[in-house]
Amino acid sequence: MASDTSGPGTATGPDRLRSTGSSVSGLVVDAVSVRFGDVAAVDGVDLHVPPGTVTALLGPSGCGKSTLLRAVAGLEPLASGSIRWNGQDLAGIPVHRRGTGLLFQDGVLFPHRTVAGNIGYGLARQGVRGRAAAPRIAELLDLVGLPGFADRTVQTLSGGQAQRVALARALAPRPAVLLLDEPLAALDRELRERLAGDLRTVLAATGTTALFVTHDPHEAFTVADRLAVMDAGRIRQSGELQDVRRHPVDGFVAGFVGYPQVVDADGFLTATAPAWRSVPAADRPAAGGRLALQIGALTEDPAGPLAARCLAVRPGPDSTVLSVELPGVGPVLAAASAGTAVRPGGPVRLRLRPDGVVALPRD
Ligand SMILES: Nc1ncnc2c1ncn2[C@@H]1O[C@H](COP(=O)(O)OP(=O)(O)OP(=O)(O)O)[C@@H](O)[C@H]1O
Repeated sequence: MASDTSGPGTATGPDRLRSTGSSVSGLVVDAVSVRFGDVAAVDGVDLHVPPGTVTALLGPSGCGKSTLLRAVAGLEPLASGSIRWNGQDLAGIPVHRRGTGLLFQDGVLFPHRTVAGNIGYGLARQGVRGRAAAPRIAELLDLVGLPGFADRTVQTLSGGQAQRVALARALAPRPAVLLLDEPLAALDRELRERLAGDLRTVLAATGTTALFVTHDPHEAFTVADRLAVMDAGRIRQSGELQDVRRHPVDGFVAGFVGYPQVVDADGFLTATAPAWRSVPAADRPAAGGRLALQIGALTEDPAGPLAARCLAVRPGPDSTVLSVELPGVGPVLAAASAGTAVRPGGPVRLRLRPDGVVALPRD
């Protein structure tokens, strides 16, 4: 059963959607399944994207993210369930009348049109053409950071510029919901990070309701307000980004929100007891379950109270990841500064960052 960790009163949990019926505003995916033969690519998914918010659909390759997005767009038939926008069931409404905008990994611009011709495409379908479309096209070019590009041919654009034009084209008709399927995946890392920030700014400035498919947690945290973590056709957990981050329901979700290591609570709390002394008892995780740790939960500190042995050193440009043997726990990953003097086989002293540890609910 998927879990929604939104706070009380937000009325966004899948269960509450059922009980409040069809009056919920925004996009509501209700018990949706999509099958390819015997395979349920999407398996009983409940999801709510409130108006004006961006939800990142995050999960590993093949978990069904794109299929769910395509179902919302009307490109895949539902085996069961329903999809509603502001209470209206979208069943039977064809793709071009759903009010959804689409942006894919490769925006595929029309090669024979100029930049303005591409952005104006959706406007022309709404009857806005020529001079009437020019102010909106100029506004969108400003928004995506390409003022003055209206008359450029698309062959002269870089990959990042082409994706900005594709975004402007998708936003031009003011879609009710913008569906983005890994829109930054084809770009190199630096450009991807910059465009993710710009995408966030553009979506917020336009108050766009969006569902954003990605397998990259950093991108999800940069772009979205809400998160739905998907695995094998199901939503494991959905809710406000920071709620999911602080309260992952299991190790799988924890791994996607920055806590890649799961350890036994009793062993870890005993082994790290000296480091918890300054933490009020009420803020310590309870014994008897499992804990998920960030890589920075244990940090190299020559005066740290925890003695460990370094197993391996993985240098990086900003920091170094150490694999350490923590007595009573086993191998865990810890953070050290770039250029640390710690070597494999040598001793290392660690300090604990309690905010890098979260307790997982018991099964
Ligand atoms: N047209 C199709 N016919 C048959 N199987 C399909 C079809 N489209 C998708 N699938 C299968 O459905 C499952 C979900 O695929 P989907 O593309 O939705 O995953 P995804 O999470 O978007 O993956 P990725 O991140 O790699 O794009 C996979 O097992 C895939 O092989």
